[in-house]
Amino acid sequence: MGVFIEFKNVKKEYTIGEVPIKALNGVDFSINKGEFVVVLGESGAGKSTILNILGGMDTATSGQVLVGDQNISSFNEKKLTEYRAEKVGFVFQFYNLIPNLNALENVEFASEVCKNHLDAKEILQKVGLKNHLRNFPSQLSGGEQQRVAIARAVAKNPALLLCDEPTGALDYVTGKSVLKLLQDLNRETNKSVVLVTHNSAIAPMADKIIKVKSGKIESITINEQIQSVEGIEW
Ligand SMILES: Nc1ncnc2c1ncn2[C@@H]1O[C@H](COP(=O)(O)OP(=O)(O)OP(=O)(O)O)[C@@H](O)[C@H]1O
Repeated sequence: MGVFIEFKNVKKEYTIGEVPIKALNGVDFSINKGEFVVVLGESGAGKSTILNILGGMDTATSGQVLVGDQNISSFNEKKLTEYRAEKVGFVFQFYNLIPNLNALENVEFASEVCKNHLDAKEILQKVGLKNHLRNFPSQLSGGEQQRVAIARAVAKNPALLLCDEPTGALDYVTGKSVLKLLQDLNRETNKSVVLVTHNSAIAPMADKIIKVKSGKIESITINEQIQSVEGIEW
């Protein structure tokens, strides 16, 4: 597996009033193509900052972010917008579906602008929602809404799937089924998945575990005994 993503000495500083906050203070890691990576850390450790920079939603103060053959840290706003639209699928804790579009329309709306997009109906079927295509978000359970959000991200056929606490708002069983879906999609499509969480029990499903603490990498572990989601409990 070749290296697909590299963070090289990435720093992110926010200044509020007089006090600079070092959200990331020299972060280095790499992610291979097709790897399932869990980024772990306590609240405020810098996990979302990493994900947002990787997804082109935020920019680093210094350092390099390489994705494929591109140095996204050198991108201007226009190139970052293209990168976000074409290369990255996002899954958030609170789904972020458009309330007045049904499930199918939510997926189509996000994906049809992308060059290599997949068929929205097929993907919704794959995530177990073939009987809910015309339901609006308010007519779906939390788990179903998250499945629509995952379908929306996957239908773009992005190089990279980024998930920020995707099970944070779900009950235990539903959360596990969403994780299983992400693991299955990762294995079937060989797309890199980066999942941010504070829940260390999720780590055994990952190929690689990146622990973040106070804006720095605490450890990077290659998981020799990857577990299927069914075998994980918390
Ligand atoms: N827009 C911002 N302005 C100022 N400080 C920020 C901003 N975004 C994040 N921070 C700070 O940067 C640090 C890292 O935040 P980040 O959101 O990456 O943490 P996290 O590990 O994702 O936490 P959580 O699990 O609570 O979401 C925190 O100290 C946070 O307060």
